[in-house]
Amino acid sequence: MSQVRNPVDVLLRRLDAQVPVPSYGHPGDAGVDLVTTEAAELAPGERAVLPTGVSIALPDGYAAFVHPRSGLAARCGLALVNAPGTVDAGYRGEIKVIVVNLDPRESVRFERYDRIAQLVVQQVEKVRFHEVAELPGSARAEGGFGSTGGHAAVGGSTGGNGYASVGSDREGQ
Ligand SMILES: O=c1ccn([C@H]2C[C@H](O)[C@@H](COP(=O)(O)OP(=O)(O)OP(=O)(O)O)O2)c(=O)[nH]1
Ligand SMILES: [Mg+2]
Repeated sequence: MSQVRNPVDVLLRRLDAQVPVPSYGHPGDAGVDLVTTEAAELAPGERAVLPTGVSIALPDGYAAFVHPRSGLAARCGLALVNAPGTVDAGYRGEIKVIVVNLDPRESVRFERYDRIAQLVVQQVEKVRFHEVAELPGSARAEGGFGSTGGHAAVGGSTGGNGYASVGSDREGQ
């Protein structure tokens, strides 16, 4: 049985009257799209900090995360340099989106009010750190960076052929 939770109220200020109040495209969506209020053209490899025309006041205990839009990533190679960007509950400034064009050949152009990213609001825990001399043991222990199997062989340091290979990370797919 599905349960519908009440939405969390978030105050929003529009810094540009033409910017739409963000809303979910579909009932189950996690993110609301953000637009740019500035037209921009990014050459391959170029980045820009784009204004969205909105600022928000999140309740304490929440944060908003600026995520890429998959369609722009797949079609244009557009990425966010700091993905996901973190908007703190106490931040009252304009939300900005730090985009980079990862396409090696094509420029990407945005018109004013194009949707360039999406904002996901989430509850976040506050923690207290307790310093200790030794941490409790675990099954993973200190294994990381591919310790569970094959890992990418990258040209150069590993004497590879210049291509990254996912190797046995493909196993089981
Ligand atoms: O994609 C982003 C990421 C951050 N911010 C805003 C909201 C966030 O609360 C503030 C600071 O972000 P962050 O802590 O990631 O940046 P910083 O370089 O550590 O800056 P600061 O020293 O102000 O914390 O910048 C954005 O508008 N967009
Ligand atoms: Mg910070």
